[in-house]
Amino acid sequence: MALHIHPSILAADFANLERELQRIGEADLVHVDVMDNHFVPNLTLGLPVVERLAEVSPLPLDLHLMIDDPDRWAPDYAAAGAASVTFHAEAARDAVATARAIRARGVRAGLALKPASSADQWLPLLDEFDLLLVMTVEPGFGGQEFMAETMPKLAQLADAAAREGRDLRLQVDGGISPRTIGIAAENGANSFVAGSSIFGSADPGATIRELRDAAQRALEAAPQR
Ligand SMILES: O=C(CO)[C@H](O)[C@H](O)COP(=O)(O)O
Ligand SMILES: [Co+2]
Repeated sequence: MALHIHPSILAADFANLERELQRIGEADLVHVDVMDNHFVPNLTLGLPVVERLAEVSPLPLDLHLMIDDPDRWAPDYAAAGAASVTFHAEAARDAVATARAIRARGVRAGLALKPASSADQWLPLLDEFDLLLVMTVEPGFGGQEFMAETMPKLAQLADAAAREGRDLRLQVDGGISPRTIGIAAENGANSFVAGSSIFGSADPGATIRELRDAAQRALEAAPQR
């Protein structure tokens, strides 16, 4: 599976989102964090903004829903023009039905796990999802320290996907920088969200290249799964 770099616009200038999107043309998808001040103690943006971003973005949208009641809302976000919609296992009443509703709209379905959430119950259900997101910080805020203690869970998911021959996107989100991306790639990640390291850079394109190269080098040095 190719490596994908997803800049998170949580770290962008919210007054100039269309202009900010022009700075990350070398990325693969743009990561959009939707927060409701209930599931996480922070509030960002909602459906109307996502719909406009989908219209103006040169890159496909990767939505990360940090909201209560994703069963109700995820299908509407899928219909808003996103390429993938990821919701949290901890918030969903019926994660499989919600993933199926997202896929029914021709959109990739992702399941996110907070740092303390186990992957065990999802291992027999990997076929129901296109993407698994292992949070590498507590969701809610950008600019936090990468939590290396989440790596065994990532490796567990990567091993299960390899055993099943699944082409699963395994995403990490939080504290990803040229310093930390290698350990995530070694443990099986192939999709990397980075907010502050990309938008905080004077040259976001160069940082995207640096992230991609560091992930590729770590992957090549790691034993094959
Ligand atoms: O989902 C998120 C926070 O809940 C963000 O996507 C994430 O924090 C990215 O920001 P940074 O790279 O600065 O950690
Ligand atoms: Co995110």
